[in-house]
Amino acid sequence: MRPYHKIPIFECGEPLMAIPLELFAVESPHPYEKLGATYGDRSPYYLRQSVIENLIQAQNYLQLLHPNWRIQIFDAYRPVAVQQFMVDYSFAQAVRDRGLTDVELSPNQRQEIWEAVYAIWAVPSLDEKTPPPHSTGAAVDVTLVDDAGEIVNMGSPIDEMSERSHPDYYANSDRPEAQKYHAHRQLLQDVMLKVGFQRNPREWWHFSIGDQMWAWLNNQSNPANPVTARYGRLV
Ligand SMILES: C[C@@H](N)C(=O)N[C@H](C)C(=O)O
Ligand SMILES: [Zn+2]
Repeated sequence: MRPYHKIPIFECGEPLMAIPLELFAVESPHPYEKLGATYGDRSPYYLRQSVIENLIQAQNYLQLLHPNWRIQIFDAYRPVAVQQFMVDYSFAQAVRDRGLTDVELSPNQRQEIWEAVYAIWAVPSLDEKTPPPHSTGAAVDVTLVDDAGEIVNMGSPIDEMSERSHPDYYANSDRPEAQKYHAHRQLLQDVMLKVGFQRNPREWWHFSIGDQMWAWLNNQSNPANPVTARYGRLV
């Protein structure tokens, strides 16, 4: 259970729709499809209708500040089965990265790796009260592309299981490179928050609007006007 799972969900029934990809930059091939994740008759490039509208507004605002820059979509809608696939994949990859195999893991090593996995991945819960954020169609993982079509350097890749994923990891560094990464992360946050998204406090790339995490973050900064979630898990 994460603290945001206490937020009640009142599903509004808004449809899940295809993102107009021609407006954005897109990570292609899709990073999880490339690994074998399957989506049936849906696509990872789907979001709730008004989430798409907000994403378009965020890009419009970005282009006022930086003409011809674009938001790059890494991932959006994610069924719980894909959440499970990615959690299992990330665990297996972390075992390989440590030069180990599953059978030789000690209980402590196993626990340490699961903690690292769940530091960045939501639990693939099928409980309607605790949906993984992307299974609601309200969460999106994004970065920026500049006017030359180059991916803007944020100082760490999306989905890295390390401290570098924390949005403020580079905030207090004296190194000019690090200050640039922090400024890029701040720019991404500024354009997304300007139109109402909230950012996951643990990941510089994850934003949502209308889900439990979004409501919880809103309520942290504005407890006098608490909100609830309007998007639950899609079936
Ligand atoms: C790991 C990253 N792609 C992500 O989406 N993390 C959040 C917390 C999630 O799994 O919903
Ligand atoms: Zn995400």
